Amino acid sequence: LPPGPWGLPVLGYLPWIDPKAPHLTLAGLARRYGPTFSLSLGRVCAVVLTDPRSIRTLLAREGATGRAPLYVTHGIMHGYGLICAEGARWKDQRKFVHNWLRTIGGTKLGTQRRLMERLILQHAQELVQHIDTVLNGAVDPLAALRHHLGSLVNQLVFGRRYPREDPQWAWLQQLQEEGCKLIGVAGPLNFLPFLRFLPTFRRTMTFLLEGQQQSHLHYQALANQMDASLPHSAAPLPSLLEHFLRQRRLSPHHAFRCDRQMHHLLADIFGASLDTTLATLRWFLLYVGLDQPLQRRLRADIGAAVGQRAPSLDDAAALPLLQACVAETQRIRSVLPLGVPHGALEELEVDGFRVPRGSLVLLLQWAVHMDPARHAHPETFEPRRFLDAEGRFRTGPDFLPFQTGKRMCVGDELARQIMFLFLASLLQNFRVEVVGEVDLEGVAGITLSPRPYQVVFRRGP
Ligand code: HEM
Repeated sequence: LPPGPWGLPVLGYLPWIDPKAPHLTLAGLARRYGPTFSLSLGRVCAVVLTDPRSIRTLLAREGATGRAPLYVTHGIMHGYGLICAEGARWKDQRKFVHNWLRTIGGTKLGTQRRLMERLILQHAQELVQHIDTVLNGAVDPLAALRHHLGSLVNQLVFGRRYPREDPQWAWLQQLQEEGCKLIGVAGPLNFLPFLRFLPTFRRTMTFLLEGQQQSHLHYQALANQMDASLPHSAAPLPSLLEHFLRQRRLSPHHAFRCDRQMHHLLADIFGASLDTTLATLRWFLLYVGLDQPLQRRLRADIGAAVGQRAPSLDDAAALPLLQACVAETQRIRSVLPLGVPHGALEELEVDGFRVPRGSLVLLLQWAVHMDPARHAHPETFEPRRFLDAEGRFRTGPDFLPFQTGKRMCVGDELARQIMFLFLASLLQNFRVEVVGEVDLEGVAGITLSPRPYQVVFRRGP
């Protein structure tokens, strides 16, 4: 096994992991034990990788495509959906989602890229209109971002959207937000399932399971409604729900097209799209809002390349600094600082060490992105590190926000499209100033998100 710290019987190293910042505890261990180390988390053997070369080598292996044996996620998902699926189900669902994304223009070569661009822009423009109603006053941008990004994601996943004050939408947002806080990769319940008998953990599990049950009932009602109207209508950009129902009509006995699979898949894609992009946009506004000279330059670039018309995905090449700021945001505050852990389906080998079958494999993005040997002055927000000598945007092998290999994020291109068009639209219209105290450490849950902060949006230069 790779070297690593000793732990207590039953608990392993869990008592020493900072629940508020597990990425910092693990990055500290990498400094002590080397770039590949192991530790026990409860009874689970965890192998932690912090060298991007080792990460790439291991994640290219079929035997590393399993998911980690985590009690909370496995206990809730039971291997359904895509994110926690393994084996034949995972392969089928991954292909299914990839095909859907290609059909709707959410991939690099998607046929409907223009339609997707128009859909994203429509939601970005509504966000701009919303912000116009709170100009010149201090506001937390969270609620507006969550509503408008959430509307886009609702449209993509369910083919419907909700008015801002809709009680059902408020309930779905609350479930999502609370759930994200409660499901952390390094949470003790993941490794010590007996903790569910203690009141605090029992409340967590009850909240998660009841939330899941109620949201699945809601999805089923949406599916029934849509199924009834399928023969009469076909959306130009079919939602994931519509795509699923149509495919199911073509092969009704397919093993992975049952209702339960559909509920989990819808929840996975909704959550994977919204939490990550939302946290990234919030970090971006915080860092760029703190650096006015950088923001002036960004806004001047957008003014020159886009002028008054709506931004387009084709503008990306003319806006390398904006792309670099998005990448720098993803580097300096990895929204998934522990990555999404994998599970070893068979015994594997990495850097000359053994990775036993069934172990949890942690790809510690935080350590890769904050390593001073790979990114000079890692705590400084310096987007120009992603520009080459000619000023073109480029990323290198030490940048892995979407992980890599066979299970790499399937929505990476869609995420880039959304973030680019939302941010270009915002900065084209507004100057953003951060006001009051800020905390740049963030809060770790399923994602690392900023603590609440306030900005003032202003029109004009
Ligand atoms: C800034 C935004 C995003 C970030 C940083 C991000 C990051 C990641 C990471 C690190 C993984 C784990 C890959 C692995 O296990 O090796 C992942 C998986 C995944 N992402 Fe994303 N993601 C983002 C946006 C999206 C979007 C917009 C979608 C919508 C389709 C999406 C869908 C998924 C899915 C379904 C998986 C599981 C893939 C699998 O298990 O095969 N993500 N993402």
